[in-house]
Amino acid sequence: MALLAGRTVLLRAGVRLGAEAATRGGNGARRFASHRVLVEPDAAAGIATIKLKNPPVNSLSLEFLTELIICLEKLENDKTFRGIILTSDCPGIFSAGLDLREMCGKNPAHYAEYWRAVQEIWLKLYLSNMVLVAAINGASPAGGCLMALTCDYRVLADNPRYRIGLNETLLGIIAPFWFKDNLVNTIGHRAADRALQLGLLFPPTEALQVGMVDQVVPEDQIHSTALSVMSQWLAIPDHARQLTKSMMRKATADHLIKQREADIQNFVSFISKDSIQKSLQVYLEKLKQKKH
Ligand SMILES: CCCCCCC/C=C/C(=O)SCCNC(=O)CCNC(=O)[C@H](O)C(C)(C)COP(=O)(O)OP(=O)(O)OC[C@H]1O[C@@H](n2cnc3c(N)ncnc32)[C@H](O)[C@@H]1OP(=O)(O)O
Repeated sequence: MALLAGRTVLLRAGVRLGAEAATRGGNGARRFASHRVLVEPDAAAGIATIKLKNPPVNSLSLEFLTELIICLEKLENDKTFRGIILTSDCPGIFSAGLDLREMCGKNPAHYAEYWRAVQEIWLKLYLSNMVLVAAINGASPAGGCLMALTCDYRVLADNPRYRIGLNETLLGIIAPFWFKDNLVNTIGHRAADRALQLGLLFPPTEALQVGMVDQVVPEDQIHSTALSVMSQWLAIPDHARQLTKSMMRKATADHLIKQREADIQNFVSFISKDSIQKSLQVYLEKLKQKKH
């Protein structure tokens, strides 16, 4: 995948991205943004804040994922940055997870391309050399929760509507083994077993209790808390922290890397089943009707 600053680029995945905007931030650092991924750099501190902006609910469409992957690649390759704060620009929603429209009524080639992008974002985030702090400022079901779980530290805003968890079973689908592995590594086997089977979405107090998040803070303190956590983590020498992170995560990532193609085939055949398509359509319809 290539990124040509200031131009429209055609990606291998066949997704056309709009021109990248580049301006100067308040501290003189270069601020860059794609359509849906806003990056606020603080070069002096070595921190970039990524704000997800795919309204209304930051659902992870193929285009959005592709923009995010490119953004992470850029930051990973830029020695200026040692840490990322991942947060949302959509009020009340961190991310609604995978975009259900990408998994409904499409063809197998599309499902395969989509799933490869989902795998890619997970691997990029999970194996990032940088310190990743999730500032979870909204609801965070399924794929939204997964993104947060890849981070080194999670701060959740204290609002009972901001529930977080892997709720796949409620949709009649199954969290893949690498979602499960990431959850087990975070909250332990017994809690993950229960949370996954029941599709639990935890409100802040319970999310903290079970270990899904590390800290719950008043909403107006979420960014300052993320910054202060980041400065603690950045105080550790990079090489020691990075090698330790890799030691802790490599086996889990390798589990997927070794069977990426099989995992894609498994997803495509599962999602293409009539019964699964029906469940997803019914779920989407319910979401739409909720308002009326
Ligand atoms: C072997 C492999 C098996 C397959 C594994 C697949 C793993 C899947 C992982 C996933 O991430 S699946 C997605 C799961 N996500 C959810 O269940 C969340 C669903 N959404 C919500 O609960 C709510 O929308 C919300 C996030 C709590 C926000 O609520 P709010 O009241 O603020 O907004 P809504 O009115 O509900 O939604 C606005 C608008 O957005 C549409 N929408 C919501 N979520 C999604 C989504 N995930 N994908 C696509 N579209 C979504 C919703 O339908 C509304 O649309 P309109 O009615 O405005 O057209």
